[in-house]
Amino acid sequence: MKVLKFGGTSVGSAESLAQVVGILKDNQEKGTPVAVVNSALSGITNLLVEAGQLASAGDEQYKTVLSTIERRHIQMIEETMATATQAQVLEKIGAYLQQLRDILHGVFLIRELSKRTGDVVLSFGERMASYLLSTYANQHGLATEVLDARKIIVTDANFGNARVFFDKTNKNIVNHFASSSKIQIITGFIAATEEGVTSTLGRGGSDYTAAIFGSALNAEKIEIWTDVDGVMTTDPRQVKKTYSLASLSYAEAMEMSHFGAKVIYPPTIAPAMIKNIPISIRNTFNPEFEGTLISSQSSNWDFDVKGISSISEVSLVNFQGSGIMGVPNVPYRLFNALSEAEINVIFITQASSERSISFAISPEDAQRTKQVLEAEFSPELSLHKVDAIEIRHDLSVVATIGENMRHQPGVAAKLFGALGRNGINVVSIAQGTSELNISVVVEKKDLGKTLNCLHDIYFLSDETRLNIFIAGVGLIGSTLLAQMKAQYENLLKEHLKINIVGIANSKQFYFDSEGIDLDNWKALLLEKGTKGNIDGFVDQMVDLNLSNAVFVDNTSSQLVVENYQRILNNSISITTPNKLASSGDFMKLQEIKQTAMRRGVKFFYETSVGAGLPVITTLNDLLNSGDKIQRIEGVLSGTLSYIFNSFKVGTSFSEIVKQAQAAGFTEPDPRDDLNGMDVRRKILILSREAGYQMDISDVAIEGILPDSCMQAPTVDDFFTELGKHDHHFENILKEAEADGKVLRFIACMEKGKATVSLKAVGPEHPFFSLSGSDNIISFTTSRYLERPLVVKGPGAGAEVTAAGVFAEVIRIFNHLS
Ligand SMILES: NC(=O)C1=CN([C@@H]2O[C@H](COP(=O)(O)OP(=O)(O)OC[C@H]3O[C@@H](n4cnc5c(N)ncnc54)[C@H](OP(=O)(O)O)[C@@H]3O)[C@@H](O)[C@H]2O)C=CC1
Ligand SMILES: N[C@@H](CC=O)C(=O)O
Ligand code: NA
Repeated sequence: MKVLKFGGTSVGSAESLAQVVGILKDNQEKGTPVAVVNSALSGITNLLVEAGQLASAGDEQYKTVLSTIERRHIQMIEETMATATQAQVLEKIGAYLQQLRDILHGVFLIRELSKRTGDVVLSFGERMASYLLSTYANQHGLATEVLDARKIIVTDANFGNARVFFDKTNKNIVNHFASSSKIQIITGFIAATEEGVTSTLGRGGSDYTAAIFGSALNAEKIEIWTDVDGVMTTDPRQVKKTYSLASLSYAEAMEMSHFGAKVIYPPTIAPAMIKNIPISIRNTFNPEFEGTLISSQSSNWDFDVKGISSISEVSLVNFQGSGIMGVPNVPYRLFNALSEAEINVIFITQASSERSISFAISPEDAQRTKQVLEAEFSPELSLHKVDAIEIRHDLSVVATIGENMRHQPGVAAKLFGALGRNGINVVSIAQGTSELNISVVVEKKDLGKTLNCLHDIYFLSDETRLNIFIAGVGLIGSTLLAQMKAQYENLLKEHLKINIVGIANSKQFYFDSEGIDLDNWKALLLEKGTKGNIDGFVDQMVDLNLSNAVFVDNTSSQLVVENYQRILNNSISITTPNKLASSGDFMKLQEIKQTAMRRGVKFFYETSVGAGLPVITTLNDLLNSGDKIQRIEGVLSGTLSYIFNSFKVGTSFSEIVKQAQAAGFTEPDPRDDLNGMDVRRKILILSREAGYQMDISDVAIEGILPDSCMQAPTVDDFFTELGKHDHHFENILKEAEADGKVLRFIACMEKGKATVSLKAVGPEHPFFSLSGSDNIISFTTSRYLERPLVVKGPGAGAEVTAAGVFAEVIRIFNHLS
């Protein structure tokens, strides 16, 4: 014998009724006897509650709600019943509705709805649905009859959430089934007191009805047929990629369902567990799928954690005071008072100092909880032995659940590490010694982020999202987007989903938290973007509050830099080729770095020197391993390198500068390269990395650009002006060539003294043979003394720079996961 329970959506349409009959016939063919428990049609119980409330408030609108209930049932009859039988079925349902109408009219007149009457009102949902299901099944070749559970399940008079008297109930079940040969279609959720007064088993109670029958009948299995593929690893409304769990132990299922996994009503598990009857959660609309099996076996499962469950809205009560420390009866009085007031406690924690006890409750119980505790502890409150009762609202509980967590070091560390790196504040923590459940209370605004980042770290089998925000979609930014698009599928194979959530230029921005279409980002930004500056972009990024977030600054703007503190403070890492922060005000830079460290996120800027070349990481590796920097020397400008590698007597200097710009080597304003500013910034960045507290004014420079060029109002004017000085540059070149030398724009830092100048170097110099936009950086250190450590290669250009930024984005991801 199997007991099958069908939820509201399973009996709610013509299509679903056909599925249900299919499932019943399938069992019949296999020779498995079944009993069926069903819920009211989907949505009907809520409508009945609403109608009752309206009627008791004296609001005639209850009649409209009643009409909706009527229409739903009539429509079902018209869609599902054989035409010849429709009149008869309508008559029967009409009789139920007339009774219901009479009761609600009474409620309306006396303006009172007791829990007892409420249960009678609710009972119509299951009663009508059972009748329809049984009639439909009989019309399709099955032999069924309705069993009104009020004749069988005996409860106390705690209406709304009645307690079952199992001795009597079990006897009734066994006796009834001994004499019935047809398939029983049992009304879920409803029962009756010993006096025969209608009661209900609590919302979701149809599952419980199935367990009560299954247990009494020693069923081989209880199947809960619903509209999802079983219990999921977490709430699919909050996390995009969840998985259905093939199996759960009873203990895991109880924990999951207590903490909000809606697929099974928590009291259902106990009667099944006592008799060791497996419960299977199945999808009526996907009957081939095995769903989730709940049994005494904790199955093979590759992960430490089975599921992450949550309660989205709780309030946290803090009960504390000097007078409770070590007083043994305080917890008893506290929880006894709550229990007498029927206030359910979701979560409890007490620090070992015993000075305070915190517990979570439903927000609707908050006011009453305060009153109950103030009454119970009124003497202690007036003597200040207990502090005023504090209640915090807008909180959620997230529970990480799984039998494999037991005796497994590192599970909790992963959890708190991930929350910390993502800037999620943990308000309270609880873990039972069963080690089956670690629960944390977080702010409600962080619930989605918490579920997403925990799901990412515990279930790596699919994909982790890296949520990326890009300011600056010029040369570097657009190249980065193209590279990310090209690499998207390969990274997905490595379980990393590149999710570009926001893009911005100086005038507007565009967001899509599901990932901006990388084939179409330009049009989306220009045509659908919101007008606004970087502050607005950062506001929206912070508001989205996504986990695994990285901000990429591909601008050369100080306005963007001004936002770094705020971005890092919101636990979003930064990578940037923009030199303004790392070469700007020294104290501000220290503050930025400290914020990143405090928040456990990254502030990376490797591409600000030598573009994609590993310059800053190399320098840090030397320093971290105890080497001492004696001297740093380099050609640090790709633009100037290209210019002096291409400039030959007879060619025009200004033309070569234009070529460098067209090749994407120059700064947005090429004068930043030619006046040496870019190189000064770079040698300053390296000097600071080497431990010197220096500012840009500490980098001496011999400029090469005539003043008139610097004063030109626009970049175009600058080029015109530069053209007038072509002969000046040709003369410098001729002088160098006469000595067999080449021109190199060299930066040098030794013992905290930095200089930048144009030098003529001969073939003996290590910087003599460079080509294209090559940078070369030589580190002379205590360990690399005779022959310096040299990093060399293209140090500017869209592809290499964007690739360097991309690599840092991935490095940040590795740190986050
Ligand atoms: N080119 C190279 O080889 C290298 C470049 N870099 C650095 O990379 C950065 C980007 O250079 P590149 O791509 O060539 O520059 P571009 O001028 O091509 O692009 C700059 C982008 O930044 C946007 N922008 C400017 N100000 C703001 C602002 N306040 N808020 C939001 N967006 C803004 C611009 O928008 P809009 O179009 O609206 O002005 C544009 O999209 C610079 O810091 C540069 O120093 C570093 C290493 C090598
Ligand atoms: N304009 C810069 C680009 C890299 O920082 C250069 O030419 O090196
Ligand atoms: Na670099």
